[in-house]
Amino acid sequence: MTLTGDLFIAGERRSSEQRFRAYDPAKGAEIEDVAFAGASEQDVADACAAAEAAFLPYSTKPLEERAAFLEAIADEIEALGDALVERASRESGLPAARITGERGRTANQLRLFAKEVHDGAWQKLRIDHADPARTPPKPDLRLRTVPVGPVAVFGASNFPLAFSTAGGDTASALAAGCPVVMKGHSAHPGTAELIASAIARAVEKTGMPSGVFSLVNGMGRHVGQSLVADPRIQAVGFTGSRAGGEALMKIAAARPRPIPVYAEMSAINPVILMPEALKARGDALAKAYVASMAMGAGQFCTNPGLVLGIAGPELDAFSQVAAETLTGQAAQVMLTEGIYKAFEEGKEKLAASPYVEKVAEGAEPAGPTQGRAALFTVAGKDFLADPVHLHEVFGVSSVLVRCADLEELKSVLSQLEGQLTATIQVDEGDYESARALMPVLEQTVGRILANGWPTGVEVTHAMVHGGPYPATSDGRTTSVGTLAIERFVRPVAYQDLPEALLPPVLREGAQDGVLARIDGAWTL
Ligand SMILES: NC(=O)C1=CN([C@@H]2O[C@H](COP(=O)(O)OP(=O)(O)OC[C@H]3O[C@@H](n4cnc5c(N)ncnc54)[C@H](O)[C@@H]3O)[C@@H](O)[C@H]2O)C=CC1
Ligand SMILES: O=C(O)CCC(=O)C(=O)O
Repeated sequence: MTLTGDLFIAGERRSSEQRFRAYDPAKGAEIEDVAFAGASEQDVADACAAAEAAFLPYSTKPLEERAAFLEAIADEIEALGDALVERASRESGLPAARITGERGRTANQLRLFAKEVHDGAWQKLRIDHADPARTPPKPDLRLRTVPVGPVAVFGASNFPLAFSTAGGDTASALAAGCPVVMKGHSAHPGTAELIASAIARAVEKTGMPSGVFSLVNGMGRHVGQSLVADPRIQAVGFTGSRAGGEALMKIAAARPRPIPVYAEMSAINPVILMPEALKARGDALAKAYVASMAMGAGQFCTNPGLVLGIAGPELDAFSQVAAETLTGQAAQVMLTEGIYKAFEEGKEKLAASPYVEKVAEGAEPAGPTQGRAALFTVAGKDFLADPVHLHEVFGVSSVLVRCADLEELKSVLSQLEGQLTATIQVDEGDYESARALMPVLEQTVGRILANGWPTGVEVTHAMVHGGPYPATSDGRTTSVGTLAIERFVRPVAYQDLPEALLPPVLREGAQDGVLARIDGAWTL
């Protein structure tokens, strides 16, 4: 498919005076083949108006049609074939194999949400029958969730497919019955155009209203700002920097009618090396740690940016093996020049801390935009002395914290900011002391893992990809997994409504096959 560089406003391709080019980070040069349209305020307003017009027609379609639409998007993405993989790889510097895996994850995610739509439990059906004989009489109450309205989604730079145009936020919003206006990430506009064309074909084939999806691109901040400020937008999904997420939260809160922003922002994802596990398999843990840290050039929000252990010969040996493994790591192409520069600055700030020592560095860069891996260390007692130790350094960089004892380790953990994940490397002999860490981990993170590595989020029903601030703006929810649909619905109670005015799913006896709570009892 030939790229045109156009925006997609409600299924129509639209050009614009403002143009920008995609960038090939591996070559350190712009991609010359096509110039991409930047959206004007009018384009953003038109996309939002179309989303509003599509809201009722889309959200009232039968659930099986909504599910078929999500499945059609997955099919159309797969039908894009190698052109999608080539373009996304070129625009992100990520290897084709990684992009191919991400494409599979994206399609499976859409299909999982299609099943979730069918399943219907997200409607949270509840019926409390009336009791006119009670004093005072008890009314008839029925509850279900309804979609919130048009959703603005910001594509992530680090996952051009799974967290972008048809990624988790889009899939969960569409599954909830909400039209989506997508702000594509300027790092991969060609990839966004290919995916938007696949969505447009799915819209046409399944007879959805055209305003159910629009794509607006743009280099500056004005596109995102106008989008979040638009009164027709009712919620925001975002994955990116803390500064970006916080800026959008401020805009959303300052609106005459504020709206929720679900921003996934920054994390350093602590890994705890319990003493028995460290003794038994320190070398293997050190190698696996560096592999997790280096995955995707360290550009995962789940990257293990912090590892904590008890100081002693076992931790020294771990540090040495990690240092040796990291020293051999080739520098990897990063996503954008901006992200590469932020990585260099982040490492410089860490190295400048008087408490921090650089343990090892990866191989020197051999081309443009290549990030050089780095491992640092700091004593537990000094960790909290400088806030720079707490900041996410997005790239292959991590800090090893040498704690005097488990008490100090627990104290460091309890003072961390909110995190997406915490990982515990644990053997049976550690269980008792590990149990004492659980309450602090539960208070701090969205996902606790044992004997694994945090990078690579499984898309399932029981996943939480979230966590207390600033990992996300709202720790009560998740951006990955089927629970993500709950961000885009809200409950409505119907009191004493005549049957003819009730939504069909709340009429008497109409809940067959859908999880419901009737007079307090769960039924299926
Ligand atoms: N923890 C995580 O999941 C991730 C963190 N990052 C961090 O973000 C840094 C920059 O990477 P980007 O992906 O470009 O993130 P970013 O936050 O700068 O941009 C993400 C999106 O938000 C928009 N945006 C940002 N600030 C805005 C503002 N003030 N007003 C309106 N729109 C705004 C951008 O136009 C873009 O579409 C990285 O160096 C890294 O530190 C990036 C990706 C994922
Ligand atoms: O670890 C993953 O699979 C993806 C998480 C991530 O990097 C993100 O949410 O931006």
